[in-house]
Amino acid sequence: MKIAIAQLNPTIGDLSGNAKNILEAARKAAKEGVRLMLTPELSLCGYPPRDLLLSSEFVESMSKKLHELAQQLPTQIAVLVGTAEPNPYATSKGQKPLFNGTALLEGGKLQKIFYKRLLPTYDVFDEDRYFEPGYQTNSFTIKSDSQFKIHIGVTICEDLWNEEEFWGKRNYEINPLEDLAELGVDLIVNLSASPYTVSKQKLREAMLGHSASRYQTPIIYVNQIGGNDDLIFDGNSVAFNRTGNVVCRAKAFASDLKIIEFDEQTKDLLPTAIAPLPATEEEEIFSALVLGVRDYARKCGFSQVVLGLSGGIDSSLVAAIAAEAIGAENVLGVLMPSPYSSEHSITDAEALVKNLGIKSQKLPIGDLMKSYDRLLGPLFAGTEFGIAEENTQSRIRGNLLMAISNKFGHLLLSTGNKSEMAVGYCTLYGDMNGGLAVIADVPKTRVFSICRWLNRNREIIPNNVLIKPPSAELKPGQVDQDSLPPYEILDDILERAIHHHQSTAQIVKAGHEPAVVNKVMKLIARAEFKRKQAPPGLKITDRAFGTGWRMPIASRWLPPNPSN
Ligand SMILES: Nc1ncnc2c1ncn2[C@@H]1O[C@H](COP(=O)(O)OP(=O)(O)OC[C@H]2O[C@@H]([n+]3cccc(C(=O)O)c3)[C@H](O)[C@@H]2O)[C@@H](O)[C@H]1O
Ligand SMILES: Nc1ncnc2c1ncn2[C@@H]1O[C@H](COP(=O)(O)OP(=O)(O)OP(=O)(O)O)[C@@H](O)[C@H]1O
Ligand SMILES: NC(=O)CC[C@H](N)C(=O)O
Repeated sequence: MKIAIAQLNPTIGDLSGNAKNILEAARKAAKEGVRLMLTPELSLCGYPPRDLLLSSEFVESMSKKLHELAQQLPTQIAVLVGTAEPNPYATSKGQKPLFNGTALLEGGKLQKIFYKRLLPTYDVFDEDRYFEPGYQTNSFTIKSDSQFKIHIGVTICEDLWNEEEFWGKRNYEINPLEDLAELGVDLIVNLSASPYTVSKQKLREAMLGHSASRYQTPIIYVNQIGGNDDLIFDGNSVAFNRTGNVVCRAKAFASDLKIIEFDEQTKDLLPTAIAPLPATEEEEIFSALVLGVRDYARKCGFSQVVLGLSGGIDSSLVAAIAAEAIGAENVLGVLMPSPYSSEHSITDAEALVKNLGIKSQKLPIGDLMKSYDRLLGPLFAGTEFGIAEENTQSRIRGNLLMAISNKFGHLLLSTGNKSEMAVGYCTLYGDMNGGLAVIADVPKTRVFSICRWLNRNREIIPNNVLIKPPSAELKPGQVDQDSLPPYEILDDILERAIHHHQSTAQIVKAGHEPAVVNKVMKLIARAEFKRKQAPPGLKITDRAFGTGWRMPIASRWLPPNPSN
């Protein structure tokens, strides 16, 4: 029996567009003799629909669209479609209003609906807010063309993430996999919407391969692809035979339709095309960010972007990502030298523009700075030149970029990296201006390694950009390391504090200077007000400053000073 993996890229809330994509994939698959097609979690509305789920109109429209789709599908194919379904006991039993469901559509009708049992409510996930957990083991039987019956277990994303033997602990009381194994299903399918983080596919494959072999049951895992706000879904849908080996993998970071054969004799999946995984983490992150920018722009209706080009490494990388995402001809880089700008800030930016083939404009800001000084002079009389004057440059640039965005409808990309966002080394309403923060979850040391990877065959990021010391150039001779520890040290402290939740004492024990650790911890805490006002940033790590980061702003808590 042929089974299709439809690795789709839904747009949140575009019920008609998403249904059309499911229908097109089903028609293609049916022509290839496919009997069952699988789509990602909540494929009809896109994942995550967030508070759209609180709108009864939205949920009703989804249900209407589901029935419409059932009638349009080719009759010879059964399709599993992800949809939210009202919970009839929401009022009488005080339960959550919806189920996170998977509908089996066949023969023009909704035949059966299955409910997600394990609801992730951590990091970026908030499923307890909307959904009641399903309480039944989910399975159905399908007949192949040769009248052979196959018993299929249905799981939805998190349902497969509670394998105690793999994790060494149980995250939830129940394990839908164990229940399906007890039922003796022939095949387990998993409809997923699993956001990308660096190297997550290796973890998924280790976990799913372990489960397939442990239960001696083949597993087909179908993931969503595409960027939805801050989240990037990498696809990488994958199938395992009953010994736990990968027998099919769909593309990373692109839509795909894969067909895999379930052998009725051996009751196992037969090997088919296995798309390769990206060769390095740098390639993987670059591809993820390209998809994130492309889809954010497309899904929000932008065809062109603008950004400030300083000749520094952050804006250079963002320009390279944007050129790959939406085409060099759609990227406008603006050079805005001030009297403090170095000669190389202009020549390096010009070299980048040439290497990428993007458009550029030069808008020197010296006169505007003088106007600000003249106007503010009497008010600031008797004060020292300081942060206010430095930041004025950044804000003039931010203003000019937003004027261009307003005039031409370009999306402004902001260029701050994760190290800067962590410690607040960025200016509100200045370089933080923008609609999308492309590398806000990429630490500075990783910015360097991605740029080196980009240059593996030819120079894309001008070599001088890679070797000069990072500088905000807001006052003469300024370099980042005047204010911050070296980036290797800063990033290691940040990784320990943010990703591994290490205490200051643990970070010091790992070999860092107590005074440096203390300073970084303070800076992280104090910069919360800035991060709250930052544009959405594309998530690539397991702890980004986005929807999964929920820190108070007006807080007095600071980790204990390790020097005391
Ligand atoms: N808790 C709070 N809640 C809400 N707002 C709060 C606040 N605390 C301060 N503020 C506000 O924030 C202001 C301070 O923040 P902000 O104005 O951003 O300025 P600030 O953080 O003082 O300065 C920006 C820093 O970023 C550095 N930098 C690095 C790289 C690039 C760039 C660049 O711009 O290109 C800048 C620059 O060298 C400087 O050290 C205060 O004056 C106050 O208005
Ligand atoms: N002279 C300039 N012309 C245009 N844009 C600028 C200029 N200086 C700063 N910017 C904008 O402000 C952002 C922040 O500057 P910052 O110096 O932190 O970053 P960078 O120059 O890209 O990288 P690095 O920090 O490694 O020098 C830049 O990425 C750029 O978008
Ligand atoms: N949508 C989900 O249930 C996702 C949760 C899952 N653990 C993941 O990140 O892949």
